[in-house]
Amino acid sequence: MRALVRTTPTAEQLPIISRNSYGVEVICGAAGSGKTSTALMRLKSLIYMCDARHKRESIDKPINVLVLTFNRTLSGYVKALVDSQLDTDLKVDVEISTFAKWARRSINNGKICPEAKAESKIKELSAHIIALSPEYIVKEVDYLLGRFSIADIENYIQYERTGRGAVPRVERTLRRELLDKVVYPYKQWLSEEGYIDWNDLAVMMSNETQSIGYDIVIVDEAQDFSANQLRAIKHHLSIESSLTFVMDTVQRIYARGFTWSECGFDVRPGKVFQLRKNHRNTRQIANFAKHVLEGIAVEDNGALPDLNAASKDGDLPYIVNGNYLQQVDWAITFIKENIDLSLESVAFLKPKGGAWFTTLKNKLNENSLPFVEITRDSEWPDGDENIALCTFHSAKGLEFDHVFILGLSGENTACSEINIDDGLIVLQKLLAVAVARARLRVAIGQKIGEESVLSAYFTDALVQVVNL
Ligand SMILES: Nc1ncnc2c1ncn2[C@@H]1O[C@H](COP(=O)(O)OP(=O)(O)OP(=O)(O)O)[C@@H](O)[C@H]1O
Repeated sequence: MRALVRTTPTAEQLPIISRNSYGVEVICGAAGSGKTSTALMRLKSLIYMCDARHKRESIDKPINVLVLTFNRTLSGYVKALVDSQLDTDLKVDVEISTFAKWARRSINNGKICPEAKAESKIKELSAHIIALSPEYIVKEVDYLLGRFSIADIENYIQYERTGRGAVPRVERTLRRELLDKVVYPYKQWLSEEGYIDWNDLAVMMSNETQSIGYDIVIVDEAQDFSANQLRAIKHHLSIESSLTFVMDTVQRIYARGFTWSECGFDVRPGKVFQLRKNHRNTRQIANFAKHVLEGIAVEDNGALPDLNAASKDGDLPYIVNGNYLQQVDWAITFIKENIDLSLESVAFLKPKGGAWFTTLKNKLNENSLPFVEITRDSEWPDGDENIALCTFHSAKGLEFDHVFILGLSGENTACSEINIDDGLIVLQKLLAVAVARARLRVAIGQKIGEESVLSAYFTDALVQVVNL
């Protein structure tokens, strides 16, 4: 499957790519605006800048580069572009990794608590708090432990809950209850069981390790990193270093939120670069993705997709109504009749993984259509396979020519009423992220009577409906 490649920089990308400076910079823009490509294409000039300084100051060590991506699939996806930036004559050490893998290399003494176990403990402790659902409390705890270290966790009481929705309201008294009845007992339980969790790992990466001293760091999909992870990255920079955050807060799908200053970064307006063109989607896809995001407040460092930013036209997104088997048959026939799999890629994306893919896999096998499964832990496939199966979460940052989202339903996009605001926003963002993966075509399948809450955004004028 095609990975991210070098392109000819546009007028808006060129000044960023050729800019040589130390300090923190942020590249933002809507999905498909070329943020990741731009950040990686500037690696070469940053490496030359560091090399010149090393020579000037007689520093005899390799230039230390770290590229952090959101998941392992994305590491493989960006690798070719990173490699193309390296000059074999220079001594450069490059590490492309996820935060977890990178941190585990330095901190390997703590036993990580399995996520399901931590979640069930938090839910058990949440039983006394009736104002919020246990699922919501799990996300809130992850949010606050990602944002604050245990030493300053009391700040949670008065800080604005940046990055969280307005409903349900989480007032001070409720926050006090969350800390006293859930967070502190949870931390106590972790230590009694001899565990650390992923948030502890980030904190330990700042407090318990010597700085590795990176000269250049690029953090892709930075909107989904936690404040504690960003502090850890800061700790490992060398004194003169270049750090680039690639982000779009509109695509934030985890319970995250922070201000630059609380993470210790001085990001001035002149250091934030906004890309406006859309290099990936057709106008029809960009317009639909924007519509799916209707009503969402755009925070700093975020941008909505924009049909005027795209330059090519294509089919209107398909809304395919029928039972699931009919949707799958329709998609397979569509692929056979319209798509040259030796040249074009296809992704089947779903809100949830595992058994949700079983029928589809059987049908693809029956039709001799080879596919690869891209999960959170898998590598980007570098073979000739051109059909990928993955969840919306795992598709972040990736792109495909054709995207099929079959079996979208109320069941796999459930959103409990009390949390409707927060839950719905995340669902809207997830669907928009999934839709915006498509270069040429998008099709969404649903069964009438079992539609997702998201079907409210499938406005007739923006889609073409196929009734099976
Ligand atoms: N200057 C350019 N000319 C042509 N294509 C480009 C250019 N810059 C980027 N692209 C292409 O645009 C697509 C999107 O690029 P990229 O993944 O870097 O965008 P992004 O903003 O990081 O997207 P997302 O937020 O969805 O992850 C890729 O196919 C990339 O090769």
